[in-house]
Amino acid sequence: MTHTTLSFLKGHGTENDFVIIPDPDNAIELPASAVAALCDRRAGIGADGVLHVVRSAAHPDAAHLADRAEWFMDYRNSDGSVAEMCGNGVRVFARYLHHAGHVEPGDLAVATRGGVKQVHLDKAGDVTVSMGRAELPEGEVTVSVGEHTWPARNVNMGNPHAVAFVESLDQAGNLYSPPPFSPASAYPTGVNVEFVVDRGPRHVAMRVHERGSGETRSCGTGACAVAVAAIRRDGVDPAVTGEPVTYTVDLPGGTLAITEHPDGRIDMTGPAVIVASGEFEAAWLGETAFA
Ligand SMILES: N[C@@H](CCC[C@H](N)C(=O)O)C(=O)O
Repeated sequence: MTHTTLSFLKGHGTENDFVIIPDPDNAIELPASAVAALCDRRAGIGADGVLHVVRSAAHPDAAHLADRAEWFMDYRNSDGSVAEMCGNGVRVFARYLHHAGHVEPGDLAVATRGGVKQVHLDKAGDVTVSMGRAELPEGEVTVSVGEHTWPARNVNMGNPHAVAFVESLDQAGNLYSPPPFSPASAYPTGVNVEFVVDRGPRHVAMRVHERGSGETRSCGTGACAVAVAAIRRDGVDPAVTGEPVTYTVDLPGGTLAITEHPDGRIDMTGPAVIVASGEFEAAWLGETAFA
């Protein structure tokens, strides 16, 4: 009897953790059930999501980006759902590409379902991702926890966010289930919800309930959405002042620096770490593990 094994690595960015599946030729089928099994913290390896590492040319969702970015981050939430972008994931993905010898430190491009992201990778230090521009759809949005309902800012960072400024992060409660939002039409595919308090000038702290993953200890796109909402609230929009502005965003798993430039581009800087590598039986993922 032969045992086919698959390689994996484990990494995190400000404790938003990922199972990394290297698969340059896109030969591994990852149905939602397989992703959920990998991310299960008791019966699997355990993570907030999966970073499936595929050559852009080999994946139907990224082949059109292959001339701009060799590698595609096929990101999945821990429930197996597909998301457009994962900010912490891009930093960890870039760290993995260097760890595996695919890229040198410096500037590189990563293809995502939210477009090509430019990354600057220090050999051992932080990783900076050019996250693109935020969209701020018009319209009133609210989010609720228990008896509390707050107005929220609708911010799209490639994926959807609702940012609510609260008096205390404890008001978000246990976040075991997705906070209800209104109107339903604001987020037809669900939403990541951020709860934010002030820590000082241009310094905030947040908790997040992520669509498809539950409460996580960090969310990179969420931190960008929070910074954008805080910048508008504080009246320091770089498009108006002509000056870039940087906000420090504390999360349960660490700290990210978010800079918005006068042309609306947003940079996110933070750590990215590979912590382990190993192998598992392909059969464990089921008979559909190979495409
Ligand atoms: N943790 C990520 C966001 C992952 C995707 C999100 N759950 C969604 O469904 O949009 C980040 O660091 O940005």
